[in-house]
Amino acid sequence: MSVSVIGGGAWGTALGAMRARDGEPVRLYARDAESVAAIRTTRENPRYLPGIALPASLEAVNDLGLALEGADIVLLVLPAQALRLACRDLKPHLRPGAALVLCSKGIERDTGLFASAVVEEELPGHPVAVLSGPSFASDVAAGLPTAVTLAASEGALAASLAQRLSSPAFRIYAGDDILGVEAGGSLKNVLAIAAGASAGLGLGASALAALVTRGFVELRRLGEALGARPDTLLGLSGLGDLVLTCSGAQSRNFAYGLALGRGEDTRTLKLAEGVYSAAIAAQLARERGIEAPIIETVAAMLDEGLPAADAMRALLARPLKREFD
Ligand SMILES: NC(=O)C1=CN([C@@H]2O[C@H](COP(=O)(O)OP(=O)(O)OC[C@H]3O[C@@H](n4cnc5c(N)ncnc54)[C@H](O)[C@@H]3O)[C@@H](O)[C@H]2O)C=CC1
Ligand SMILES: O=C(CO)COP(=O)(O)O
Repeated sequence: MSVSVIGGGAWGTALGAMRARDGEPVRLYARDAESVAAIRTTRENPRYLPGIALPASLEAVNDLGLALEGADIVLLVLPAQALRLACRDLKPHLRPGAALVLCSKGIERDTGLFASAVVEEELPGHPVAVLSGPSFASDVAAGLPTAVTLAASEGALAASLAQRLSSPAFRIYAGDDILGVEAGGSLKNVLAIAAGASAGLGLGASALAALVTRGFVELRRLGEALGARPDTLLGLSGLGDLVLTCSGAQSRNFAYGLALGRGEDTRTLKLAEGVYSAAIAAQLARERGIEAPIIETVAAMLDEGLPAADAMRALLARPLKREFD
């Protein structure tokens, strides 16, 4: 079964490189012709993954038809807000029955939908799986080890995709809680912005640990209200990825929060999915009567220009209460 990757950014390139490392032919579609040319000539993706040598069997292409020719497994590795339109471009080129593995970690702003629901609307009839968990693109592309989750509604599909896409350094655990995996992967990005802001304000390691822990309470409450299973949120795509993404500036979401905390310009920073998911996550929580003060605070920093120092002060000024009410 041949594998193609759609999306030539950091994560698409890393996943393509991971699969191609042992000589397996993998096609990587990048819409940016310059990245394709650079990968072909230098075996590097200097714009998105500088300094990492890419395997010769990773073939970068700029043509969707060519990228998808004969592909039985298609990894969609795109920003969440770009996914719907990209699906429309892919549709005429997809092989009937090709399995789609969704790798975005975000919520569509205008609809409140996670990637699987967007793809179900745009590309009905294809088997769908979601892949998420603690995995920085630069680590995976360099062959450093990690473990992630792949969920599909049918257990057999999840198991076969996990088997097919795993490598010795990229261990994929199979599951069937698509929504849980998507909720964990999306909400951790919003919380990492808060963690970065705390670090940027110099509030210290104790504050960071407290914030991440209380953030995890929000991730679980909202995740479960959206239909996630509790175990999934305690797993690689929930707790696991939250820990990674809140651990330092290698995370683009943490780096974004860090800049907010330091009062620095955020306009030139790389993609931080939490920026686009925060307001809709806060809205989903409000609609379900879920208390999510950290997610609300991130949304207020991003969309209302609330200064990071005021945001953290407001969180600290919340009334005291029992820990698990
Ligand atoms: N970078 C990482 O370490 C990881 C990223 N992810 C997730 O993967 C998704 C993609 O992230 P990255 O690749 O890191 O972002 P990136 O910003 O490095 O690259 C995004 C890529 O998508 C392409 N793109 C955007 N709109 C497109 C469209 N309509 N059609 C075709 N291509 C389009 C861009 O040209 C670019 O190549 C995000 O949801 C992110 O949260 C998940 C795990 C790890
Ligand atoms: O999802 C990721 C790690 O699992 C990547 O996080 P950032 O997008 O914050 O860099």
